[in-house]
Amino acid sequence: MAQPALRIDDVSHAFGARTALDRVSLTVPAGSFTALLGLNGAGKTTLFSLVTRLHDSTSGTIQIFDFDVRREAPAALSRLGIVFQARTLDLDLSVRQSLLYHAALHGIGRRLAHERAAQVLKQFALADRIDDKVRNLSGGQMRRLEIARALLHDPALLLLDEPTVGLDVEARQGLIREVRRLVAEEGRGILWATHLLDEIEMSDRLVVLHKGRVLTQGSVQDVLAQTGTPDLQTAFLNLVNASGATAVGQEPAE
Ligand SMILES: Nc1ncnc2c1ncn2[C@@H]1O[C@H](COP(=O)(O)OP(=O)(O)OP(=O)(O)O)[C@@H](O)[C@H]1O
Repeated sequence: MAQPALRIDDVSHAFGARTALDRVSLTVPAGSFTALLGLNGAGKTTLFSLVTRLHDSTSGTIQIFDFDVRREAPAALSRLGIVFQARTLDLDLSVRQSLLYHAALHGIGRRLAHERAAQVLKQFALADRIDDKVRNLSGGQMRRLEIARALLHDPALLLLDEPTVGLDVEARQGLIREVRRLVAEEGRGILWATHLLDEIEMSDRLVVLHKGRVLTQGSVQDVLAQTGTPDLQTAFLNLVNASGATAVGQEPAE
């Protein structure tokens, strides 16, 4: 099998007595759109924090294109772009300043930074806003700017944590279309965390995370076949119900 963009093996994480992730293993094949489907509290954000090393993983391994995020952090993280659920833009900077500052953090030289900034702004239909303050952008434009910023260093793997939250229908559809284009036209691997079933297509790869555990993963077709269900909603509900009441993501009972 080709080298996966992201490979997580047997990773667990707890906040004090609260288990957030329980022996999670998953892969994001290079060049795939992989949906990480889970309800609130499933552990999606915790998983992203471990991949980016905001939290240190205490067990298991995480590899980006075969580079271990703990032992080979620079090589691993240089191949990773991320858009967090909460906005991380400085509202007082201009669009241009936001991108150039971020490019500098990645060690991209000034000339290349200007070139890349122009490219990604064009790609995300923000070229005419380059001199505007971030605070004057709409919610959808801010999200697009965050994705553009995450692509400045040309990562082959992009993680997005519930990126459409708070966007109207049109902005949401436009964003999904743009991200799918990153897969189809640029061959990037995407891990798209969501709790919205209608953001997932039949051709996607799917990982179902529930209360800190991976319940299943594979192509959407595989998951439907495996659960013997005609649609994703029924498949998801069956998987969640069958997972029983073994309560990870909750305080242990006395
Ligand atoms: N810093 C923290 N301290 C304590 N518990 C935490 C912390 N961060 C997350 N948790 C707990 O870990 C579990 C997983 O939370 P996480 O935010 O990763 O889920 P999520 O799938 O991203 O949910 P959401 O869609 O609501 O953002 C939850 O039980 C949550 O309460």
